[in-house]
Amino acid sequence: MAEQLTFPAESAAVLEPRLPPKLESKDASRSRPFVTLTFATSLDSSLSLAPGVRTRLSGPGSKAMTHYLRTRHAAILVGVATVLADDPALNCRIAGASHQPRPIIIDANLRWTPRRSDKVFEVCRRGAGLAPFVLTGADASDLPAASVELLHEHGGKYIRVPSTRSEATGRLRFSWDDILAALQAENLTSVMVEGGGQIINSLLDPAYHKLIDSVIVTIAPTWLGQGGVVVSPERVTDSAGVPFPVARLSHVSWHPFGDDVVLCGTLQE
Ligand SMILES: NC(=O)c1ccc[n+]([C@@H]2O[C@H](COP(=O)([O-])OP(=O)(O)OC[C@H]3O[C@@H](n4cnc5c(N)ncnc54)[C@H](O)[C@@H]3O)[C@@H](O)[C@H]2O)c1
Ligand SMILES: Nc1nc(=O)c(N)c(NC[C@H](O)[C@H](O)[C@H](O)COP(=O)(O)O)[nH]1
Repeated sequence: MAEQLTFPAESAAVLEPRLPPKLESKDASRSRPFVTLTFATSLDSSLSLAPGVRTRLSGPGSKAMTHYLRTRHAAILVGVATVLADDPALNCRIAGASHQPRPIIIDANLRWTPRRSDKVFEVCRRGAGLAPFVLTGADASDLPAASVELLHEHGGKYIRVPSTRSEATGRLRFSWDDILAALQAENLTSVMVEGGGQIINSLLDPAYHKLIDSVIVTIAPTWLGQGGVVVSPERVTDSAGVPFPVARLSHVSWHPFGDDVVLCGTLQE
């Protein structure tokens, strides 16, 4: 039986000021999607026990909260390593959800080979989710025909995004301005960025703070230990080389959900 979650209307009302305009209210004035950064973390800032290991952090209440966020955003975005590690469904599993988010997979270097048995396609065939849009730096002529066809059959596709090659790794990278421009071009008016670590750390670069409209973090009362996938953005220093905090939330509120606490805030003044 497919998982069915419930999220109380009172909790939804508490979160409302943190969320994008309702999807049916077309706000034509925005030049980019509303961005919510959201993830579940341990007390030692870990998203998972190790790269490639799916790790349950959220209890039932905060998990339902995450799924409520999924139904309130046009799109849900994850990095390719999360797809390879988790085989995620990337759908909303709240009973009777009126909207499913469009999964966005950041796969600049084509690491993911989509397969018919992947959960994201399985839920799509059941009518319980949408097929992914895969953001890639590859040219159309380099895309594997079978992957293009599988995505197309389910209503998904590859979208080419401008990229630069990192000198350190030789891998293609996107800027968040370009990622969001690609979503805007698809009429995706809001996106929740769910992870994993590299995606979140790159979005927390001070250059991108102005792009983040809301931050919603589930904190679970557990330590995962060293070696996990950690949220800790690259350090920033002043002109004398002295480090200062990368980011601090303002307009903060804390909401208990079972054993977990959900921290809401904003990076904008
Ligand atoms: N607790 C949570 O809320 C949560 C959420 C998501 C994922 N996870 C966990 O996180 C782990 C995966 O995290 P991770 O850090 O290893 O990988 P990730 O999911 O962040 O994906 C990393 C990859 O994304 C791509 N990428 C990232 N930033 C990019 C950019 N700016 N431009 C182009 N490509 C970019 C690169 O290919 C990179 O290798 C998994 O174990 C997963 O279970 C946990
Ligand atoms: N809120 C939350 N609590 C957790 O305990 C946990 N492990 C995640 N993790 C999110 C995550 O690792 C990816 O976003 C999944 O890949 C999504 O998978 P599903 O779509 O739910 O199948 N998120």
